[in-house]
Amino acid sequence: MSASPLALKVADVSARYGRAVSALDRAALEIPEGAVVAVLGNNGAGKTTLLRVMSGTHRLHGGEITGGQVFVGETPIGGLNPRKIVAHGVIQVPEGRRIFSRLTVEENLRVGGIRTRDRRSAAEARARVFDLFPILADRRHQRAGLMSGGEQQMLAIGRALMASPRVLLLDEPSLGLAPLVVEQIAHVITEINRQGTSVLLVEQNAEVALGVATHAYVLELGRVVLSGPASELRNSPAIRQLYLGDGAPLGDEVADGPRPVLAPWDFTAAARTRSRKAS
Ligand SMILES: Nc1ncnc2c1ncn2[C@@H]1O[C@H](COP(=O)(O)OP(=O)(O)OP(=O)(O)O)[C@@H](O)[C@H]1O
Repeated sequence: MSASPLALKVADVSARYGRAVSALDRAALEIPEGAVVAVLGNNGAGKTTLLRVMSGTHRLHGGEITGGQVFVGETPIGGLNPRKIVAHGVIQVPEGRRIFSRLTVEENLRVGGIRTRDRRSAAEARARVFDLFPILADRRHQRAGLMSGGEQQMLAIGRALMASPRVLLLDEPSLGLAPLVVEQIAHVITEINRQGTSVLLVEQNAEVALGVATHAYVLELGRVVLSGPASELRNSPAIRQLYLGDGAPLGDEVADGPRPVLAPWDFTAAARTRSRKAS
């Protein structure tokens, strides 16, 4: 067992849709407490499925976990229904920012905090959201569907934060947004993390993901083919090649099995270094 505290761990999870489609093949990933972990990969690599098995929503899409386990802290949550997983503090911002377009900004946030029984905690969570996204405070009475794509993404993240998550799962938050808005979202993810929430970020935009993340994983055909500190991956020729579009898939470079191009990162040692720096 790892000595560094983990917010969430995916331990050799395999998943499929129906009988024919294998989406994850013994995928393994760790989110240390307080980290921002990015998952990169091309279309169909299994990124969304990985998020779904963490949030328990895979079944809603016809998916099934066929092996392995997901842990929040030490607690196994693989296969629990999404409501129970939310109760463990794992909250997903779904792809495509599914906000309630007919409701106002304020009403959307209220829905996000619906499980927060204590009114003071709900008020604190709302103040935190308005602090992170002042535009949501300005537009609190506006119908959400009338806002821009970037504002809707902010609302989707804000709504998830209303549940005071231990782990926030973000699926392609930069998708379809203008560069300036992407920059704002990236800044906010860093700030959310600085305030104590662990984050898992699925992104096709490697530049954004590796700029925000502390650690990163690369998925290919449902397998982790590369992992390490984001700063190292950013400088890796393999990553540069892959995401500049002219390289061979990493799986071709890796003879058989998910052998990382970089040495696997020692999260435990890194956590020790961090806590030494902090003290
Ligand atoms: N609901 C579904 N039913 C059947 N097959 C699915 C379903 N969702 C995903 N798949 C398949 O599972 C595999 C992994 O898909 P997944 O969406 O997890 O990848 P991804 O990396 O998120 O890709 P993208 O960036 O295109 O969303 C693909 O082969 C995909 O076609």
